[in-house]
Amino acid sequence: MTASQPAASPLSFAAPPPSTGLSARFAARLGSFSLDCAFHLPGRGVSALFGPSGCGKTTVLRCLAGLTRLDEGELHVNGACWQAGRQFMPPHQRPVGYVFQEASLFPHLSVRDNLRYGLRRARRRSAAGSQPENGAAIPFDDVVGLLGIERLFTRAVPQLSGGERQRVAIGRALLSQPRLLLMDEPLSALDRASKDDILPYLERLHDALSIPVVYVSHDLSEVERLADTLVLMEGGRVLAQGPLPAVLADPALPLTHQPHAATVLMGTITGYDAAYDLTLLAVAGGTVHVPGALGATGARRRLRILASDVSLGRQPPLDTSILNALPARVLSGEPTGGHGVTVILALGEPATETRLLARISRKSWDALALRPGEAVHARLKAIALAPGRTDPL
Ligand SMILES: Nc1ncnc2c1ncn2[C@@H]1O[C@H](COP(=O)(O)OP(=O)(O)OP(=O)(O)O)[C@@H](O)[C@H]1O
Repeated sequence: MTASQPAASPLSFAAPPPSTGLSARFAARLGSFSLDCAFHLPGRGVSALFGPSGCGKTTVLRCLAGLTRLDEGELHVNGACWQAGRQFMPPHQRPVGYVFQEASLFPHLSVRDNLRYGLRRARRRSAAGSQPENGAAIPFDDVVGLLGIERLFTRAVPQLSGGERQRVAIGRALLSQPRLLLMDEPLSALDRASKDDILPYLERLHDALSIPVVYVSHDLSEVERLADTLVLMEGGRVLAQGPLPAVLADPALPLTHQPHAATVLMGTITGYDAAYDLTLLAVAGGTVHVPGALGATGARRRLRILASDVSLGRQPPLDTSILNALPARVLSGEPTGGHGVTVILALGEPATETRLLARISRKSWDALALRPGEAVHARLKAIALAPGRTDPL
């Protein structure tokens, strides 16, 4: 599946919006900035809005929350109309949880009372009739357990680390029983260590939540770890949108040409080699070995493979220390400028093929005389296989 280009304006959906997922169109001139974007996101899972600073990500998020009202806007969430023409659901009626860059907790309240505030917000919305009482309940204990915040209950907000604060802010947002969770660079104010602490919690949340999450970031490694769907923005426009692996490996898009271009591969655990502490994962085109015990047979895992960690050969590798090699087909070779070529490869059967990126030198491309359609063997350095989160079933 390739990333799809957005349909052009005018600002009305050509067909009725689907009853699941989120369909949005927003357009406006804001000072010298012009926004004109449209996208459709699935009804669950994490969708990342990704793009350079100033491309309009936060503006779009504010439009989704109703905090910014553009005259030319249309928004449908799981079949409910939040904005169309003159119709506009005000922000306090929208069942939206919003997590900002800096956790906006009440400093005079304990962690427990900050969380209770989230519950009260849900009750208020329910009493006002803007949300059914039993709608998409996310139980208190589940939220607390998923985010590991029970031991923080009695702490005052100033006694929390940045990562703990952000976990509580996410918990509070979830307890307001949102139908849509918006996260605006929730990790950007944290140092590397705090980011690494909080990412596993976000991964667990992702698997447990049955609501759409829109996640704004300009850190691609974060997006590669968490997102299922990618909306790539530039200059107020949507450049592409689609499943993350397809957008990452689309040679028409800038991500493929970055120095740290990477592929996300989904794998299913098929076994564990205890003698060498290696997990075996079935991926498109074969089986790979990944260090460590990564879970039970049948569990899904996400692997991130840097293009620069993939080398190519015409023959199956012999006499090499590289454990992982997969048969692949060359789709194209894209000059990256300088000495490099990014090779777009297909793994697996044509009907279910997955793409893999390899970054090789121009000299190697010529020496191997690679052409589209030809068979090669892609060698993956085991160290480059970075297990991420479990995938939703
Ligand atoms: N109300 C407004 N009036 C004028 N300009 C605005 C308004 N709101 C946003 N902008 C401009 O729109 C552009 C996009 O801003 P936005 O914050 O949405 O970008 P962003 O992609 O989230 O950036 P960053 O990653 O740096 O947070 C910026 O140039 C900003 O100055």
